[in-house]
Amino acid sequence: MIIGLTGSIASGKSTVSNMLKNLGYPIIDADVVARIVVEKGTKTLETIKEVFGEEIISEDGSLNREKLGDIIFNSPHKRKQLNDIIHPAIREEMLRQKEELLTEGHKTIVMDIPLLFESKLQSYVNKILVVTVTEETQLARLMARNNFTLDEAKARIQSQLPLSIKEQGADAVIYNNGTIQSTEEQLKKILAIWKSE
Ligand SMILES: CC(C)(COP(=O)(O)OP(=O)(O)OC[C@H]1O[C@@H](n2cnc3c(N)ncnc32)[C@H](O)[C@@H]1O)[C@@H](O)C(=O)NCCC(=O)NCCS
Ligand SMILES: Nc1ncnc2c1ncn2[C@@H]1O[C@H](COP(=O)(O)OP(=O)(O)OP(=O)(O)O)[C@@H](O)[C@H]1O
Repeated sequence: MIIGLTGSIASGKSTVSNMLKNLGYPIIDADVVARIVVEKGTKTLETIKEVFGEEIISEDGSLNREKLGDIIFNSPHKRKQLNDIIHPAIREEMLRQKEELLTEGHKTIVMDIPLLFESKLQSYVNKILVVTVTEETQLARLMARNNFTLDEAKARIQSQLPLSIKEQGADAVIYNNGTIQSTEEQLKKILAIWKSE
């Protein structure tokens, strides 16, 4: 079974992903893969530099993530330009990791993909698990975690589909407004049901 774990920025995907990891499931994390494919010396980083200019490269030659983030979360056009460059590379590496884990004999694999719905990757997974929170909680947690202003946080939230839409496309939803313990209990119930099917 391939579980697609998704939600929106700061809704709690990494929190749930860590719980799944502790339960022994192998995780493929799109955000981690997104960093691997733009490491120094990659073709993808070279293309990003050509399109966005030298200013998004740090002195040590690596990607200046903060600068690129400021650009793409404030311009749908620039965001699409970046997505068109980087998403094929992310997809390829995620599929490679999935095949590797299957070859190693893993029966259940978790793919943590923030943009599962936006990138229409539903068919890559068997079960979709959406981690959701209210808009107020999402905004408050994002501002606290990243030290963002209200505008910075809103720009990031608005660059993704609303959580209400994602909930409708889920096989199961975890409501992460409460305690970590409540989230873990919901997760374990969902896994028990899926395993018994
Ligand atoms: C713009 C970048 C350099 C900013 O880096 P930064 O370290 O600040 O953020 P990080 O990579 O940790 O992403 C944080 C969250 O932002 C959201 N996010 C990232 N990229 C996008 C995007 N293109 N569109 C909408 N939301 C996005 C996701 O919820 C993600 O979990 C980086 O996010 C990036 O390379 N984005 C493009 C790749 C991508 O789409 N990643 C999302 C997973 S596929
Ligand atoms: N149930 C909870 N109670 C209190 N704080 C929480 C809870 N769940 C998550 N958080 C906090 O909220 C923030 C966002 O959670 P997390 O990093 O798991 O979200 P995410 O969906 O993985 O975000 P991103 O898309 O940016 O990677 C973190 O600072 C985390 O510690």
